[in-house]
Amino acid sequence: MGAESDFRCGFAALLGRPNVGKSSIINALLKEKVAAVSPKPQTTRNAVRCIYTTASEQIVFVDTPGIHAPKHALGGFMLKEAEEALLSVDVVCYVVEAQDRAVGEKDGIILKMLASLSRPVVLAVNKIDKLARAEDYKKAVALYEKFIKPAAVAPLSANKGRGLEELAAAISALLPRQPAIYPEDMLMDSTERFLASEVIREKILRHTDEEVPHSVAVLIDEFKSPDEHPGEKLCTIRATVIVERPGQKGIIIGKNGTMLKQIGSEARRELEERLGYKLFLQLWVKVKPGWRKSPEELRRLGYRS
Ligand SMILES: Nc1nc2c(ncn2[C@@H]2O[C@H](COP(=O)(O)OP(=O)(O)OP(=O)(O)O)[C@@H](O)[C@H]2O)c(=O)[nH]1
Repeated sequence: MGAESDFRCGFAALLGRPNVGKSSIINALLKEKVAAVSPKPQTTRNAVRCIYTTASEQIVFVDTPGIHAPKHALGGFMLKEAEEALLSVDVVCYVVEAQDRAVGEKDGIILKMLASLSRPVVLAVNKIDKLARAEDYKKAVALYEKFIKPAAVAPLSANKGRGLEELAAAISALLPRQPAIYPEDMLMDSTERFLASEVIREKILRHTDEEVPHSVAVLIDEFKSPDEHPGEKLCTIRATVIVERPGQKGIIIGKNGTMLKQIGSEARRELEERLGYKLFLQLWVKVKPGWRKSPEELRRLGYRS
C-alpha cells in the first residue's frame, strides 16, 4: 500500500435498480479474484459487498438493503431506513444504464432519496457497449442531472471491462485520506454463514410485502463448505426461515411452493457468485409465534446486543 498520507479509504454505497449491472461492476473490479470470505465477523452497519484495494485506495462497497425494496420504500418507513443507511457511507455510487431515456419508478425513488442526501454521488453509467455512438451516454447523464448534481460521472462497461479504473478513481477521490480499514487481501467482511443468512433474507424481503419482512429471520442449520470438508464437491447450506404466523409461512412458500423455489434459486445464484462454490441450498419455513420477543430465540438467531 502507498504512503499513508495520500491513501484514501472509505465506504461507498452501491445503488441502482435491478439489472443495471451492480454485481457485474463489482466482479469486474475484483477481476478474477474469487470472493473469498474472511472469518472476521461483520463490523459495519451495512452488509459489505466487497472491498477493493489498490496501492493508493481502499473502497468498501456496501449494500443498502432498504433500497432493494422500493415497494416498501414507498411506505415511508423503509425509505427512512434506507436514508439512514446511506448516511453511514462517504460516497454513493449510483448505477444507471447508458441507454436510459426516461426515469422509471424505481429510479424515481432513488433519485428522491439522493436529492435530499448530503453525500456526494458518482453517477456510474454502465453498458456503454450497447450504444451505437459512445458519446450518447451523455443523454442518460442529462436525464439524471435533472434530479441530482453528481460529483462525478463515470461511463463504463462492466462486461467489456471499460472505464472501471476511472470509476474507482472517481469514487476514491471523494473518500477521506486515511489508512486502510481492512487488510489488503480481504475481499469481504463477513462470515460465510452470516452472508448466507443475509442473502436468503434479502431475497425474501424482495418478494414479500407489509408485515412479512419484519417477521422473518433466517437460521443456518448446516453450512458445509468444500474448504472445511475436503471430501465435499458442493457447498451445502440448509436453512430455516422463521416467521411468526401460519399465514406468513403460506406467503413465503407460495402456491405449490413456487415462491420458496424462486427465493431459493435467487439466493443460490447470488451465493454461488459471491462464495465461489457450487451450492446445494435447502430451505424450510417454520412458524415460531413471538420469536422477536424471546431473548433466547433472538440469541439463537444471532441477534446479540
Ligand atoms: N451489455 C452489457 N450488459 C451488461 C453490462 N453489465 C452488466 N450487464 C448485464 O446486465 C445484466 C444484469 O447484471 P447484474 O450485474 O446482475 O445486475 P445487478 O444490478 O447486480 O442486478 P440485481 O442483482 O438484480 O440488482 C446481466 O445480464 C449482465 O450480463 C455491460 O457493461 N454491458
